[in-house]
Amino acid sequence: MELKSNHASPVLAETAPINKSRLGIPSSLLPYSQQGASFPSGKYVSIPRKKPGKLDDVRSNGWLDAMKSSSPPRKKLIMDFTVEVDDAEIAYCSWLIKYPSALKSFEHITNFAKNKKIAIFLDYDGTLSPIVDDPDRALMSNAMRRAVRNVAEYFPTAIISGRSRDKVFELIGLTELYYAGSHGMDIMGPASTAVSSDHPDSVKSTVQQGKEVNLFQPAKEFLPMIDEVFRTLVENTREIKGAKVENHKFCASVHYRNVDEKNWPVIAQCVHDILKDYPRLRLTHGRKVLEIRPVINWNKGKAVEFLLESLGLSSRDDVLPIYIGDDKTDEDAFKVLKEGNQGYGILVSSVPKETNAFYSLRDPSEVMQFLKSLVRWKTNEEAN
Ligand SMILES: O=P(O)(O)OC[C@H]1O[C@H](O[C@H]2O[C@H](CO)[C@@H](O)[C@H](O)[C@H]2O)[C@H](O)[C@@H](O)[C@@H]1O
Repeated sequence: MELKSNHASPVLAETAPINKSRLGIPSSLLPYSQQGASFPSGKYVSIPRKKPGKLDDVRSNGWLDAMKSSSPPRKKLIMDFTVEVDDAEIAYCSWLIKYPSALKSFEHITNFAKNKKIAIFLDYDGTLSPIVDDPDRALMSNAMRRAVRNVAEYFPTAIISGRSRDKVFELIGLTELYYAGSHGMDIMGPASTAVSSDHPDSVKSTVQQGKEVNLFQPAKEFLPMIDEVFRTLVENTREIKGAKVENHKFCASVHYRNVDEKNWPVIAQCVHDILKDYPRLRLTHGRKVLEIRPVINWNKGKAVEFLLESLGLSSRDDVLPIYIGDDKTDEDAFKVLKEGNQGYGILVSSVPKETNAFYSLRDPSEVMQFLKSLVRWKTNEEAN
């Protein structure tokens, strides 16, 4: 992967140029941290309150089907039907044959890791914290925080999240990690590296703790556009009960987990209409969330490659990257590891899913066990 300053920007060349007149507002006036809030309309700009377009659009293009299948049903719901639980368990067990438990395969993993340098990549929601109804309450337990801190003592460890980098740092609060927010479009990596300093999308920075870091933001030019889209979405979904819009700086999320299913087409149509107005943005699906992001050739997989290179760990036979995540957006990272025959992707899921991961873990508590086992193994290794 080319990452030096003479390399092309990840912004795809074939996309239309930004219509600057649409952006209008100086971005300094528009803080991006209005997460989940309704924006007081008309303060800086008056947002046209659009009626959603034809709901047929989202029905015919498969959006609604994707929305329905975007997160497994809660255990609580299926527990009422004993037969379904059994069926689900049987299906899960046969899926485990294809994607074995990383805990049960731990010896195999560590045998392969002998004499290798392990690098750990962790997603946040659904991996380090359980999925909950309110994204603002997706808190990580102290036990999990300890497990992550311990793992980072022995292995370089990075968080790669769809949330904004600031938000995910606020939730985790460990300064010893590297952080990539906005699905890898906002990376805070090590400063002392070959790739980082001379890349056009990179800047050296000193963070609060006095540490020198390198910030890599390949979608910088989209900042005002995402801000504008966020405000419009807040406005246009204001009357849909349960809808929540988050601004993740380089991408925006529209949550429908708490929206009555009969209103999902309305949510989908709002997002669909926005994308019609912004051809340089695209949609990805997360767990009961529609995510709007720039059409650039950058994702969590690219972020893993970038961080490995930044850490001086790429193209080396003695490096074993391990990426743990639960979401569709983590598949880009699993794919990079799989295609490069380079490390292990571990999918966190309690239901069968098609994936590019190699192993699986059932839920965040198993993630924690896995991280603890890695530390135990490493300390034993060092002692022998
Ligand atoms: O890449 P991640 O760190 O996994 O972030 C992905 C999205 O996570 C959050 O939403 C998800 O978790 C919420 C809290 O458990 C849940 O309520 C929501 O339904 C899930 O989609 C976050 O709020 C999103 O913005 C992230 O993109």
